[in-house]
Amino acid sequence: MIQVGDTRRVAQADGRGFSKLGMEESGSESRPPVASARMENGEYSIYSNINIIQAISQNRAIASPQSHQILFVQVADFEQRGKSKHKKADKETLEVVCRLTPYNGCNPCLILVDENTVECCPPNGVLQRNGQPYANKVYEFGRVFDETDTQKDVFERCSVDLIEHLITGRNALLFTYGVTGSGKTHTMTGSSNRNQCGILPRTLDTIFNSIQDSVVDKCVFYPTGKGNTFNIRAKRDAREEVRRLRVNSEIEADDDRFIETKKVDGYNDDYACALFVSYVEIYNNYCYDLLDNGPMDQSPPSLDVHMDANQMVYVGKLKEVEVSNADEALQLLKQGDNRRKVCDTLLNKESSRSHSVFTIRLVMAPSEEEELYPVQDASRIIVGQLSLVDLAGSERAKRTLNTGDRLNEAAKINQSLMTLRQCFEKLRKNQRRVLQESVPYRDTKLTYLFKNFFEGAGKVRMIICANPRPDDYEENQNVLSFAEESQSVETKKDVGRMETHNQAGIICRPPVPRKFYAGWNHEIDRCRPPFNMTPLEVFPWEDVKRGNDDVCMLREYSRRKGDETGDDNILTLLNGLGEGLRSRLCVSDYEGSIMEELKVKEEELNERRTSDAALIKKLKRENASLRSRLLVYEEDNEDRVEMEREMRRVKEEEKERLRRHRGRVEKTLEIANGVTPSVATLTNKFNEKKEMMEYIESDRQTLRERKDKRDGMMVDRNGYYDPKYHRRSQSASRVLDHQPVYRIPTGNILRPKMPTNSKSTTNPLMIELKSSSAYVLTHQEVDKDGAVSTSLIKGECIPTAGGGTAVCFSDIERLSHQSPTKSTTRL
Ligand SMILES: Nc1ncnc2c1ncn2[C@@H]1O[C@H](COP(=O)(O)OP(=O)(O)OP(=O)(O)O)[C@@H](O)[C@H]1O
Repeated sequence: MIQVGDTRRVAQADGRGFSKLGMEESGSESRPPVASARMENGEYSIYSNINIIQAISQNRAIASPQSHQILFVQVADFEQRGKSKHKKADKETLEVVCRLTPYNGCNPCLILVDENTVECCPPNGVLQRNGQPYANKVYEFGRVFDETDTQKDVFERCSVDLIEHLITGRNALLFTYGVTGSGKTHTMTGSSNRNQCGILPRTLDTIFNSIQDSVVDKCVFYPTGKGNTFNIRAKRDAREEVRRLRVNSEIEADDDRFIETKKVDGYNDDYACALFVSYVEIYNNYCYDLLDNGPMDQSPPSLDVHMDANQMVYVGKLKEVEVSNADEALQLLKQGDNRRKVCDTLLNKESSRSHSVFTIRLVMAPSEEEELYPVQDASRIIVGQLSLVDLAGSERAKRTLNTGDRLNEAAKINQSLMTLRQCFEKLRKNQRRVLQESVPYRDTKLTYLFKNFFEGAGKVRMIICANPRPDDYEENQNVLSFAEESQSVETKKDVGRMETHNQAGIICRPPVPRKFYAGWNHEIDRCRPPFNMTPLEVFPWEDVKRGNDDVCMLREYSRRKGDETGDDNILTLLNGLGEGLRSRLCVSDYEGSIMEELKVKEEELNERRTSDAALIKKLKRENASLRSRLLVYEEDNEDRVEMEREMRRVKEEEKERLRRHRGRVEKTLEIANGVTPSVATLTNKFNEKKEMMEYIESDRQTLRERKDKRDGMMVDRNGYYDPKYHRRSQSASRVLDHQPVYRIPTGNILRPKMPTNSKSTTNPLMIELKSSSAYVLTHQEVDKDGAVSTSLIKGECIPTAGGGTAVCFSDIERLSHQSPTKSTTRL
């Protein structure tokens, strides 16, 4: 039978230049496998496995025949390597995704074109070594993320399918690559909150969500310490080991951390499993165990990298810690991170100075039927491995201005990254050529550790992190070119070694959860028929319903029937029927238990619904009362607003009153403080006023007399005047001064003096005549010498019987100009 290790050896051989593989069993399984190769002439020779690998690496034929397990390698297909469709189907290429760091500055040197393409644009003034400007370049990847993509998006795209690989017993490698400060650690680890939580913590949660019910107690599986192999302890040994090591699975979980709830399908729950983690740091090309418990201030011993008998690389003496939940694994991750070498550089406050490799190994073996425990057969153990690698960033000394240790670290980082690039380059060349060149994996510890994934089977994915700031342009361009070329590196497709339900063989149980089946099975086997069997002919078929007793009854019935007839076939047939019924009963009981659970849940829900309804009613009442109180408050508020408005108005009025009062006071004070006018001035003013009053009074007197006279005339002349229509106000003794539209300026010294209440107009209206007692018309004439004479034609306004007003001219005053040289003429 082909074992896992043998398959790897075959794959190794295949990777060195052979194509069609076959394996025969010819002896005990413990004997070393031996290979045979058919040469180009079609003959087969038999070689030991070691010899064949030597021969392959030296590209020559060898002869060292032996005879146990035989591996056929057809050399005739050698020339066809890389051309055959069948072979290509076995391969898959390295996948590259790119993530751009958020950048808010101007002139980003990387621009997202679409979700697969990024454009690299040279910043102004950056020239190539030959003085020519750089051209814009477009790069295509499996996916390009920018600042709008969250940590969750990156996790789902980059890690979920690798978890599927892991839980189905396959290998996968995920690593971040990029310039320093471009977000590699952020992408891989991040921090514990929801938005920042990176790939690694989310991956651990998702793995445990997916295998939760199949994880066995600690110390059941254990690493043998010989290469990459695991073994299984007997139950009692496992319990003793737990006691001896005082395994404590009670750990202090970080309550604030974000927990990923995603679950991946694909795990075969007929398998029992255990999860082991290890954490390695490669610093200055030395390997250190980050889970070492030694004192923090002392550097742990450096570890060697070896290759086991299956040609698989492993780190010697590395601690692999078994974890039962994600919290335990994360605590180890945190412990390791505290030991990891990180430094403050010009380009990153927390720059990783080493490459870190966090490896998760899921060890699985088919479980016993009754209990979740792996069957004691180490050959059926399957190991899936997922390595999550955070590479240190490449950096240019002229940008970081590092010196001393930092400069040395940077040189080692750059050197290991350069070796990685050279390995990729060689792998790509080998894919195209018949003549294979050796790949320099062994040049650095990092590439040596990666060897398994490129030479063996496993999915490899690289996340390129790049910061779009213009200063990173040249380094980014370098990284992106390398990444784009790497996409053609081929790795062997890992098809997995996990058996399906039927293949697992030992498990043939109804499709119910393992825990339920184990309990149910145990219970039913303990049942004994609680009755005496009735004669076969009166077997109570119609009473057979469902339940454990019926199964026993059927079994007993079939046994007796078999005994009676001596027909073993009937017994076998009926036993089969009994098993079928048993299986159906199990399903039915399982469904019954689910129904019971659902009923309980339904009752709980009903209770909750009733209490919720009461709560809703209460809340509605409270709501109504709150509404009415709100209305009252609103009304009160309106009144208050109105009152406030009124108060403001009163205040304004008071202010205005005060302002006027203050004005008066100020005026009074001004007068009080001012110079007192002399008695003579006051006397003059008084006389002036008195004269004016006398004049007005005499004027009024004349008018009154004239009016009386007129009234008399009007009374005499019947129908001429009717006082009923001619009521005039007491103040209507004014003079209407009718001026010409264009008055010739005369420059008069003497001016006609009009009473103060006269009204001047150029176009007298009826209403104005009616309200006036006297009328003065100003008329101007110019003689041939240019002298202006102004006539003031005076008249009285007399109301007519029809309601109009007549003007009765009574006097003319003339103001004339005369040249002194002209003889006097009488006017
Ligand atoms: N996508 C992102 N979103 C938010 N912040 C980011 C993102 N990428 C990087 N950062 C921030 O940029 C800074 C540098 O990132 P980080 O330390 O992950 O870089 P690095 O590539 O690991 O650097 P080095 O190679 O020097 O270790 C950190 O403060 C990190 O939080």
